[in-house]
Amino acid sequence: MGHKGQRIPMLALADAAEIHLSIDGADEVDPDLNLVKGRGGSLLREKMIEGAGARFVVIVDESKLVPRLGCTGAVPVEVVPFGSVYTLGLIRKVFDKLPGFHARLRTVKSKAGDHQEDLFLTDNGNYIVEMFFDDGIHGNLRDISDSLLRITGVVEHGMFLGMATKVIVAKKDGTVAVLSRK
Ligand SMILES: O=C(CO)[C@H](O)[C@H](O)COP(=O)(O)O
Repeated sequence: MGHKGQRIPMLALADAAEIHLSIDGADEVDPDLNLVKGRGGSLLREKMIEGAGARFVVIVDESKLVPRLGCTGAVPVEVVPFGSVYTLGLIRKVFDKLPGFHARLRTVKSKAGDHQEDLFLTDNGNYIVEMFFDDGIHGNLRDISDSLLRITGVVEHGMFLGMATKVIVAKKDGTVAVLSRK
C-alpha cells in the first residue's frame, strides 16, 4: 500500500525491520532539543515510533523555540480512563509546591451540542491530562519525567527528552537553521 500515490509503504511498527529516520513536528523545542509533543493528542504512538528510529528529525518554525518546556501551553500526559480523576490528583502532587501550576483533563466540544463538553479520547482510547506552568518547567526534566511515569495510571507524557537528533527551524526571514543535539 502506498501513501497518496507517493510509493511510501505503510507498515505496522512490528513489520518494519528497521526505522532509519523519523520526521515530525513539535509543539515546543528547548535549547537542549527536548520537545513538547502531543498537543494534538497522539503523543504515545509518536513516542513509540520516534523512539524506535535511529534518527529523529524535527521540523518547526521559530515560534516553537522556547527557553524552557511548558512555556507556551499545555504539556500533555496520557492517562488510562480508569481512576483518571485520582491519577490527575497524583500528577498535581508532583508539582504541588510550584506556584502557577495547574492541571486538568482535556475536554472537547460535545457532538451532542448544547455547550456540553466531552473528555478528549486519544487514539488509544485514553484521556489526556493537560499540565500548565506559568513560566515553563523549572527543574530536572528527567526527574520530573520519572516521577510522572511512576504513577500507575499514567501511560506516557509529552516531554520527548533527548530524542531529537536534529531540529530544522524555518525562520521568519526565510532562512533555515539546522540545530544538532550537543
Ligand atoms: O506534536 C505534534 C502532535 O503531537 C505536532 O507535531 C505538533 O502539534 C506540531 O503541529 P503544527 O506543526 O501543526 O504546529
